[in-house]
Amino acid sequence: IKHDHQKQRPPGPPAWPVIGNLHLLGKLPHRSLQTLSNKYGSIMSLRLGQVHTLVISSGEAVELLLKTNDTVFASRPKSQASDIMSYGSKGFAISEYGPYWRNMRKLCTLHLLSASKVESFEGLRREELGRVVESLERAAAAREIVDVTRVVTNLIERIVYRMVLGADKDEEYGLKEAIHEGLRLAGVFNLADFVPCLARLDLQGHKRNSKKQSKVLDDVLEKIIKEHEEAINSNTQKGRQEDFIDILLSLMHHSIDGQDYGIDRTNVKAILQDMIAGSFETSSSTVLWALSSLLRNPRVMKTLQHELDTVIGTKRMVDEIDLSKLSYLEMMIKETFRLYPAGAFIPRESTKDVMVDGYGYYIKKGTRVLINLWAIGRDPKVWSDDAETFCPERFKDKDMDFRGLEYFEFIPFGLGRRGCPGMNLGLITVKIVLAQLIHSFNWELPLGLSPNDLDMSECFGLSLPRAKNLLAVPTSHTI
Ligand code: HEM
Repeated sequence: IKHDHQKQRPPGPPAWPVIGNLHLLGKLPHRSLQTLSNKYGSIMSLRLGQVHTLVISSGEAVELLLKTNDTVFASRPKSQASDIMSYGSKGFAISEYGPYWRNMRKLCTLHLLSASKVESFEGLRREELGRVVESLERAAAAREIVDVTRVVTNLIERIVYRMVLGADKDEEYGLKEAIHEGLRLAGVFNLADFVPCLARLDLQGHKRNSKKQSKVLDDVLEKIIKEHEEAINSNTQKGRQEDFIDILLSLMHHSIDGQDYGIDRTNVKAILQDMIAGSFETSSSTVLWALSSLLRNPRVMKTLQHELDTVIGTKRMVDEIDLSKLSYLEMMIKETFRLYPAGAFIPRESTKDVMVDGYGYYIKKGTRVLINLWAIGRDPKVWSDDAETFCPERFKDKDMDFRGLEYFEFIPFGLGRRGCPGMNLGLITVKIVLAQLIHSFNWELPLGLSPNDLDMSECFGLSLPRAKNLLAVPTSHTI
């Protein structure tokens, strides 16, 4: 039994009645919380509305808290929007830690996201990328200004939709809009998540919107699943590549390798949503931040293009098998993740009371934990005074992998048992798209804009995308 004086909560700013510290978050909470952490420390307590929250802002603090307490911090906070839109947390990305989550996650890692499955979609990625290169060739010939944000977002969207749902149904069913709106609602600030007694009043109308959106999304997914079922029943699906729906439907009806996951149609739809939500914005915003950083740093662009020319030559497309030989590309992508994480925070929740060794801090069960990836990547104690400078070479002599196994200051895919299950898929997609776009084209900013003028501001949501679309002018480089 611990005495109260030993149960010390980590330091943090004084909280107001009802709203607690909510007023301190501002429009870009990762930045506001970074500033506050400089004052209160890299393990900081906040009260967001009525929710006790811990903000973690250094690799050292991540190690201290999560290395030995992985299971204690392995849950996720619920949110009204994602609860409504994912059929009461029927997927696994936001479900609470426990047997249900474990079962769903195992299903996905084994049957959807395994190395061999990821590899099996290589042709699809190549085909979609080839199409984009062709249309950019036309733009290059005409010296057009290209809306790179639109091009990259569409490309990743098509890759993801074809892999997850099969044929590209976005136009026909309004899938794109439904997903975009769903992701927006899942990332929006909702007072009801922090002041639960106000939830019933739905002051911001988010509950109503989420319910409406959940119905729209469900209708679209139902239509696409029914088409798959009809094709399976009439045996007309033969000859086309199995997508995630086919795999999930087969798991719904059979046990495979003695494992029966016990999933129903609702699980299938929730998993599909998780796969789309997990892969789409994360990959496209990473590619766009990388391209923006290259345009801002012509030296880095040149070095990367030189590596591509040396390894690939100038006469063919990049193959996925080439990727392991592109070490500068890898460092450049690491540097992109350091400065522009796919989401500003990793959200977790504690599953029991715990004492933090070394500090004597006491953290209660149900505490929300926000790991501020954005602040961790810019910590001058780790990344030195030039932490804000984009310099891939800083990874040269560090054997930091992407998984944060040893280095807790670089964890772009999170860590431990709750870490990202789509890492391989995400990395391959980001790498092949970037490698091909830089190998095929020279990129310049539109006339009159110098590298230092390029706007690098971000906006906050479920992910952390560029605030403004990236515009650039391609000219042919190879082939
Ligand atoms: C550039 C690409 C990506 C990045 C940077 C990224 C990053 C992350 C991060 C930081 C987390 C939280 C991990 C934690 O709590 O420790 C996460 C979780 C997750 N990611 Fe990714 N991700 C990417 C791509 C993908 C892809 C392609 C998929 C699936 C198709 C995916 C599916 C998921 C899922 C389902 C979770 C929740 C896992 C759980 O709660 O058990 N991600 N991702």
